[in-house]
Amino acid sequence: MAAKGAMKKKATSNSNKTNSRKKQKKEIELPNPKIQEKVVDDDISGSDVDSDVDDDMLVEQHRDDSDDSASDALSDGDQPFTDDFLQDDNKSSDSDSDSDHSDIERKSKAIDAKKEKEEKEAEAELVDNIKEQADEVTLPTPQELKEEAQGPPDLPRLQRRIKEVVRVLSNFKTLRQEGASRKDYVKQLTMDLASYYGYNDYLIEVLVEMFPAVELVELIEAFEKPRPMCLRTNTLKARRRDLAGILLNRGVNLDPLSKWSKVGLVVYDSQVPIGATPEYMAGFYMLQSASSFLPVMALAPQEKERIVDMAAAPGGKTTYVAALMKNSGVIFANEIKEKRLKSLTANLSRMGVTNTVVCNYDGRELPKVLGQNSADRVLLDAPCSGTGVISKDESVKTSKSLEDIQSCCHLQKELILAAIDMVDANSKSGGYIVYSTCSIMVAENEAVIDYALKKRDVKLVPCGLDFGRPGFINYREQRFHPSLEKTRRFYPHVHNMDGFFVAKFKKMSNSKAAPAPTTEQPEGGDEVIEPIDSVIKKKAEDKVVHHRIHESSTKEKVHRENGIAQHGKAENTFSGKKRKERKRFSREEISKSREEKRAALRTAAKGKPFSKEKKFAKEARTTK
Ligand SMILES: C[S@@+](CC[C@H](N)C(=O)[O-])C[C@H]1O[C@@H](n2cnc3c(N)ncnc32)[C@H](O)[C@@H]1O
Repeated sequence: MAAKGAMKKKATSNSNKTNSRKKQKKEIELPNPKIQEKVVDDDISGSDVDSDVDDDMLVEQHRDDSDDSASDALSDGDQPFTDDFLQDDNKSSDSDSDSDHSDIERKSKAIDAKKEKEEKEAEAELVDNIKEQADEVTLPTPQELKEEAQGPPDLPRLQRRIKEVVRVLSNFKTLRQEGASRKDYVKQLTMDLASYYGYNDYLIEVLVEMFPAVELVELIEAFEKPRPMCLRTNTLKARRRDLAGILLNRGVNLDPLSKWSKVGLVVYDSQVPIGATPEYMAGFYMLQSASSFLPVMALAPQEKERIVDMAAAPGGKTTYVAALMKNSGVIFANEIKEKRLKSLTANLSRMGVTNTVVCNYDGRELPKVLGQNSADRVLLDAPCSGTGVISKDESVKTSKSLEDIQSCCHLQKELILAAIDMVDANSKSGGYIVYSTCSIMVAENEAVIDYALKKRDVKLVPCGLDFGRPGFINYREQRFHPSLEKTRRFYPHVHNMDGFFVAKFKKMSNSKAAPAPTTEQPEGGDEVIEPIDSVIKKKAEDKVVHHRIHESSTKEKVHRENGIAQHGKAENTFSGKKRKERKRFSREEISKSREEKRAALRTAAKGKPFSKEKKFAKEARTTK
């Protein structure tokens, strides 16, 4: 109650901050009404010590804020009409004393004529606006582009063109310039985004391939702004409402983070350095981005378990795991970089963590050091390209290349296998692995998870996070396991947090082999299953189609999400033709064919062992 009182008092006394706070709150609660997603309590609420009182406070303050803005809007909208009405009234009452009937009629006609004139003008303006909107957006000629390239970037012009090209791409049929293809517009957009926002060609091309134009600009814009500063209450030492009360009294303007966390607080502004308060020093909280709560919530550690945090420094997630375990059981917090061990141990000691052993190994070696099948749960918060945290580190825009991503995903694949090998499938309480990155690249996320599904006896389970977008199942020419839908992606423009990826596996057996593929029909369809030979043939044909698309588009990448009309047509026609020719097989025939194929593959594999180098080269190729 004391905290609640303090919070309210602060809200009234701090009126000068109310406006900026309202603005920020809007961003946090309503990132984008079109794509705002449902958030619910996390599945580990039982482990948190806080009560719902804090959330009530948030609701109360929100209600206040929305009431304000609603009444503001009302008065803004009503006032001019009232004034006009009174003015007319006054004028007519002035002249009323000596007016006769015809005078009134004349005035009335004049008013009618004025009204009619105004309506005509408004209509003409509307037509002009529509015409202007519908005007085709012409792309610059090669000569104009050459001239542009000679001077410094004309930022207002680039900004205008980005806006216009996005508008065309969103309504291509109506707005495109005659003779210009979607590819031409995408090419222009890619160039302009790279110059305006300062991305290298590689990264901007990947982003252009991943998102439709409108959303891409929203994402890139979101990367330009910092995310809200968050802190996590250390429940080993404090309760959130007590901490909130103390910090409010110090002049920290804050609120509960969101409904899905009972330990998070969002800080709007502060009169004191938030990383140097006595409460921070005493380990009452950790400064942590909202997204970094998520892998630990997905891991859902239980008391008395044996848990490995494979890449732990500076310990944001380890200390959260320890708090959820109430300092029971044991955590092995590993970090390869010796220098980073300092921050890890400092945080563990500041936060009062006593159940953790700090290790300094390459994570790939850990199964040998800690033992195979020895842990209840493993968290792999993997080293990555950081493409989800551009707002924190702008250098990512220019420093990441295809080679960097390839070397990241190569390491990630080795680490995920080590993570799985450490978990005991027979653990009574666990048997889970959580993989996370602060990257939005498919090669570092879905491709790594798909690889693990093929190499070990694991299956994906829901992350227990009821928000976030499902991971990709199809991405360009790549086809991932349908269960990838259980993984979660988080984006700054959608969730107002850093770009992040989370996946949770359950280990099904301690065997190191992947499970034999089942002959069962894939979920969700009555479609006839093709015999494996024809599937392989069809995949090969698809590849040919994609290859042709790339050839015909010179070096340019194809923007698939926007569904390029010409290319889409070509693909459909192609597969449509094939479908007519395809023979339908019975289930028995299909199973038999699959079994024969598998037997043939097994025989071939026995005869030809893969060298390690060849295997890695193959992996690198498949993740491109
Ligand atoms: C994303 S950060 C971890 C952040 C940490 N989990 C937290 O929440 O504070 C990834 C860490 O992995 C470490 N790392 C890189 N390669 C590694 C490897 N082969 N084995 C173990 N750790 C590694 C990096 O030094 C870095 O500290």
